[in-house]
Amino acid sequence: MSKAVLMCPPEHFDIEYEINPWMHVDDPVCRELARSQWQGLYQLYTQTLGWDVHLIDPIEHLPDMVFTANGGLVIRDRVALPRFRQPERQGETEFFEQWFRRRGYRTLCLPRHDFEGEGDALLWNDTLFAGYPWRSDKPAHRELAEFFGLEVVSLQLTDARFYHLDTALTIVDEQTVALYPDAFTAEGLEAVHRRVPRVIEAAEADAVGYGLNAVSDGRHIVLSDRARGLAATYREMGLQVHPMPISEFQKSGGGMKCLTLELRDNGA
Ligand SMILES: NC(=[NH2+])NCCC[C@H](N)C(=O)O
Repeated sequence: MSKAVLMCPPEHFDIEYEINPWMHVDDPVCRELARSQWQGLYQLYTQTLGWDVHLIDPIEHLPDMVFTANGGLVIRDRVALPRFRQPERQGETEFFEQWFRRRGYRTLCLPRHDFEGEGDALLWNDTLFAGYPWRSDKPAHRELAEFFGLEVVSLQLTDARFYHLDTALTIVDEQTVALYPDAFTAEGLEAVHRRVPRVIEAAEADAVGYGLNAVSDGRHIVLSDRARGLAATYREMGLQVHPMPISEFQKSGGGMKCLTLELRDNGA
């Protein structure tokens, strides 16, 4: 299934501040390696998978703009813009807004509560799983439910290492979700199990290797090359697995899903 996604070249990507437990200003990224890892992903999407990749211009002094999954949540012709919790990222919103408007999106909303885009809101069929409280506020979920007219299931994240929902949960296909159970409350797990026929539970090593920060089109799944257990499970399911190196972005608390925003219907 072809996908349309938005990416941002890592020209200004760096660790300039610390806003999650993975980031350490004294553990800098190798710019060259980051560029080649990003390029590898871009090439895989465009050449191997035939996905339609749109690009937004990177902006100086916004090093985390490369993580486009936080740039909004796009469902059909509607866009919920991000209200970033940390001042360091708040400057990104206007550039994402500009990009969406230029692409012809007309129905945009900026939630009144903190909300960090698809990083904290993953669509599974007609259900939106939404994470809180590290970077998005639970009351934002009600705003999303109204704006998109969808059922929103709030999932509380309990482990600071998995501070965005997309670090702990993958939408694999229409029947399947993968997650790291220890990052959720019992109530949250129950809410997922009640709805999703097949729930894959990832081991800690795979979760810490950023294996759940993966992008799937239902036939192909792109994930961190450190997530061997999940890769084996997906192969057994008959999926085409594409393990990719992502070390430099993980130093910032991000993986391939964070670098990839779903546009779904390819423009308004
Ligand atoms: N969708 C994601 N999980 N994005 C990762 C964002 C990483 C970025 N350094 C931050 O802390 O904001």
